Amino acid sequence: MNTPIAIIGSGMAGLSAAHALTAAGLCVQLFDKSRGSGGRMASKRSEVGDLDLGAQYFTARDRHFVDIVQQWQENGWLAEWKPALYQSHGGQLSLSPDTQLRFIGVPRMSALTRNLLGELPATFACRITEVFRGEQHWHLVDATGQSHGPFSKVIVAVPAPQAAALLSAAPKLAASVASVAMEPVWAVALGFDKALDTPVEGCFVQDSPLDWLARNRSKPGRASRPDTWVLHATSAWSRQHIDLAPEAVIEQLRCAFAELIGCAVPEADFSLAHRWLYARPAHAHQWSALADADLGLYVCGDWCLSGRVEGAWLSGQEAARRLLEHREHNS
Ligand SMILES: Cc1cc2nc3c(=O)[nH]c(=O)nc-3n(C[C@H](O)[C@H](O)[C@H](O)COP(=O)(O)OP(=O)(O)OC[C@H]3O[C@@H](n4cnc5c(N)ncnc54)[C@H](O)[C@@H]3O)c2cc1C
Ligand SMILES: NC(=O)C1=CN([C@@H]2O[C@H](COP(=O)(O)OP(=O)(O)OC[C@H]3O[C@@H](n4cnc5c(N)ncnc54)[C@H](OP(=O)(O)O)[C@@H]3O)[C@@H](O)[C@H]2O)CC=C1
Repeated sequence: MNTPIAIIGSGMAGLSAAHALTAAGLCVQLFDKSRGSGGRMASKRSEVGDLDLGAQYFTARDRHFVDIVQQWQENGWLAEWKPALYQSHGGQLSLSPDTQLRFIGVPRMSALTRNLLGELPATFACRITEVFRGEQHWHLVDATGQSHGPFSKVIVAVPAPQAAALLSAAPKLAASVASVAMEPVWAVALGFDKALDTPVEGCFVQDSPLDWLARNRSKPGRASRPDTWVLHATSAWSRQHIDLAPEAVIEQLRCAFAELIGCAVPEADFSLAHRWLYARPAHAHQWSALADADLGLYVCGDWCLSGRVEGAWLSGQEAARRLLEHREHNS
């Protein structure tokens, strides 16, 4: 049997690499520190239903990604989201329809990554803290001190600041990855028993602590009651308020929401806040994926490209492609 390939991170990039490698007949073993797959495409189960706190939707521009998105849609894992889209500039709210196709996982964003995970071998609640190479093979050590292996190669598919810490076996690679800054985002969910009196279902926001807001019930498959909303703060605001207590974040973003939405906003009947420390890369890169192929160490993630779901998928594909190419040349 093949010695398996370890993939650290079961977000879109890690799952994309896993699919490409298993399609080529190789064995993989995924590891994730969370209790499930999906990473920043996670959805939170709550008393008011599932809430997509990270990625809100995604677009497909690359033709390979367009093809796979079509397959996912045919599998019933995705739906198109067609919100009544608005924009807010300087406090002025205006309708802002466009022709862009936007996709979401159904019945929640994380359903897509759960479907992609399928039966792939995965170890959850397992934070990898060390990646080292023995004489022939790779081994991983987790936060409890347990070791995992042997593995023929390792793919690190986690946000850049977390990846850098796992790359001490390849100092040049570690230095490139450590140069990538990622920005935080505070996300807040609000629920109202009595629906808000507004036609807004999604809004791109400028000149506010907020960057984006979405109304859950406008998304296919989501509960229609209570009326729940997800608000994202800008990265600048989130950085400035990184250590603010969640209750204070909720209140400040609720006020910003009330100022721009153009209808009465009562106290929320439900609220929660989630802090994404590594939400998006500060700058776009055109790296696709990084590697020390002779060592057998590969790195991928959205931050290698556009900082979007599509970029994460493309980056995972590229890490797998480079691994397979190197393997072929050396066989
Ligand atoms: C608030 C927010 C809004 C967004 N909105 C959009 C949007 O509307 N559209 C869009 O296209 N994109 C959006 N994005 C970006 C999108 O979510 C990401 O581009 C994409 O999900 C990244 O996938 P990834 O696999 O590269 O990383 P991740 O999803 O971060 O996956 C990395 C995985 O690695 C795990 N991990 C990390 N360290 C370790 C370790 N040491 N050991 C084991 N496991 C580890 C994590 O638990 C995680 O599951 C948004 C992101 C955020 C945070
Ligand atoms: N918060 C994060 O951490 C985070 C957010 N990300 C956001 O993800 C989406 C995805 O980008 P993508 O390019 O796939 O989608 P869009 O084409 O829908 O949006 C791109 C930006 O273009 C502006 N835009 C698009 N449509 C409209 C519209 N109808 N009216 C007004 N403006 C529109 C908008 O930019 P501004 O907010 O105006 O600057 C869109 O953002 C995207 O929203 C990212 O911000 C990705 C990663 C992390």
